[in-house]
Amino acid sequence: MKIKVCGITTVEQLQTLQELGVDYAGMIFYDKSKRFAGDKLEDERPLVNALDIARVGVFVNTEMDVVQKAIQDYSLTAVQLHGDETDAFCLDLMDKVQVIKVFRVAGQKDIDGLVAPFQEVCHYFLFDTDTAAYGGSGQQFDWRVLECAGINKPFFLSGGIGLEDVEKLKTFHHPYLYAVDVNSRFEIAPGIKDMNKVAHFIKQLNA
Ligand SMILES: O=C(O)c1ccccc1NCC(=O)[C@H](O)[C@H](O)COP(=O)(O)O
Repeated sequence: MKIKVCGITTVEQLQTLQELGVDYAGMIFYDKSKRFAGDKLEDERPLVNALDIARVGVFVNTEMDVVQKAIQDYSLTAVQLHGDETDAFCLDLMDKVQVIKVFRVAGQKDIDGLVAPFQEVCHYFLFDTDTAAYGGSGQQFDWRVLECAGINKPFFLSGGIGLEDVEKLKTFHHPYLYAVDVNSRFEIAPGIKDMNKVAHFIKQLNA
């Protein structure tokens, strides 16, 4: 299973994730997030772009030109669309970058209905817990709703996943589970991860 660590705001932490073998690093370009990376990494772009780790830009209802500029500026591997972006918006990006469309799960069972319009216009799905802040809540949803759905695209599992969830992750089997996405439960402070905890998570997950 691939691993994404989201909400990174320093070059040093990006470097450490790369050294730890993390597959994806998420940088949040949503200025209402306490993990907003735009102002912190702007001057560090040459260093960020020299790294090998796949970089995911996280956006919430951002204008297309702003998303496209960030793709260029930060050599993004993928964009993670966390808001109410349309299928047409996703489609416009598909030939430029990998598109991860987020679905915010709020106890509803109709996952099939949620994902249907995006089936052909993204590379991956990501399932996160629905909250007013859009993401980074530290809250988990009931993963069983995914087992009942007819998902047939690789997806990231997200929302409140912590070190204590390793065993649960190992027993959650879904043919399209592609990656696990972690964030606030690994933080020392907003936007700053406890890298020992991340390392421990990776080790436990691979044990
Ligand atoms: O983390 C944020 O502050 C955030 C704000 C707005 C949209 C998305 C955000 N994070 C995106 C992520 O991919 C998080 O990893 C995901 O929401 C899970 O976070 P957590 O529940 O803290 O593990």
